[in-house]
Amino acid sequence: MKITKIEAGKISIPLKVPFITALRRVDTAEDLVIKVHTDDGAIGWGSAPATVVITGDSHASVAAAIKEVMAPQLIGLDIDDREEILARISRSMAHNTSAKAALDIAVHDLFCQHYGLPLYRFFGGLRTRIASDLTISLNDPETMVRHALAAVQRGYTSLKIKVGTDAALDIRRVQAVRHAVGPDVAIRLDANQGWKAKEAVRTIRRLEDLDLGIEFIEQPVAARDLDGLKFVTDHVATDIMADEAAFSPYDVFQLLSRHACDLLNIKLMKAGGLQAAAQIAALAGACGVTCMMGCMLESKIGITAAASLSAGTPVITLNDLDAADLMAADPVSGGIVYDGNELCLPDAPGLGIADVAGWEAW
Ligand SMILES: C[C@H](N)C(=O)N[C@@H](CCC(=O)O)C(=O)O
Ligand SMILES: [Mg+2]
Repeated sequence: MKITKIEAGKISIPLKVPFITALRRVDTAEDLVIKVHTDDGAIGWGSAPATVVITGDSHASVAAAIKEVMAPQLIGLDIDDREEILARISRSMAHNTSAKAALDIAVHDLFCQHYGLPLYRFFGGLRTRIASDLTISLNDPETMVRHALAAVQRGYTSLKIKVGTDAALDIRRVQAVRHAVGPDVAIRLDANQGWKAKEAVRTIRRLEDLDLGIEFIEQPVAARDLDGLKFVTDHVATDIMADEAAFSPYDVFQLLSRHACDLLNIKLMKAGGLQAAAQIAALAGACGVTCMMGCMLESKIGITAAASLSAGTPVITLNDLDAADLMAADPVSGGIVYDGNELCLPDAPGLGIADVAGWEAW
């Protein structure tokens, strides 16, 4: 089962409502979808969204990295030599984690198709369904309340509230949502690097004084500010999760050895794929640190890959895998199925993806 051709194409998917964080606003999701062909006619699917403000990767840079640098090193390799293929992807160039992730996902898809194994079983097959939160984008408090109530109505029991623009307004946003949804819905916050360290401590302590029942807070300060992240972690009672500060296994080693965070958000697009993400989970597990499987604003291809790893990995007990459920259409046939607040893992081999509507070579 040798790799013969690698193609890239782009898909656009409308969102139910604009996705707004402290870092960016997106009105239509776009995903670079890659197909890795083999000499026996199989296709491995992979994908990567452009998140220039987080990974530095655009669709053009992902496509160029794959076509010009990575693909030439993979053509002709046998999919059974998985470790060699993944090592070549990882060593091919510095950074470019989204391009690496797209290829790594497709290689895992092909390997599991070859052995008739659903991807979540490859990773341990612990669970067949996993629960996710749903993200409430940054808006005025009234709009966020409306979106939060709609999410609860759809069966979500955990909401990830985006904050990080203006600390005083952020507190009003969280107060309004908590007041509207009541005490039984879990609320976690994501500041997407929006606060300064001391401002974060003041804001989080205020949220604690108001007894708003916040489960944890993601990435309060700038990604590069590890001392600031540790300062916040050390000075509040609420658990702090590293997101943009935690890309590679090495980043995670730095964070954990300094005790700079309480929790980790693992994403395929930051780690560079499933293999590195699994290494991060193993590192966290060894240190007794709980992980969340997160995602970028990406289609069901990446979400199915991430959910498969999460479903098989005991240390990943939290999930923020809502991206494809934030979209108003689903061009991907197969893969996970959203059922209320849960994702059901496919039992077909690999990712279980049959086709992607609207895919055009790019
Ligand atoms: C989509 C997911 N719930 C999420 O919020 N992911 C990111 C931001 C992703 C993006 O900007 O595409 C996060 O910061 O956790
Ligand atoms: Mg985040």
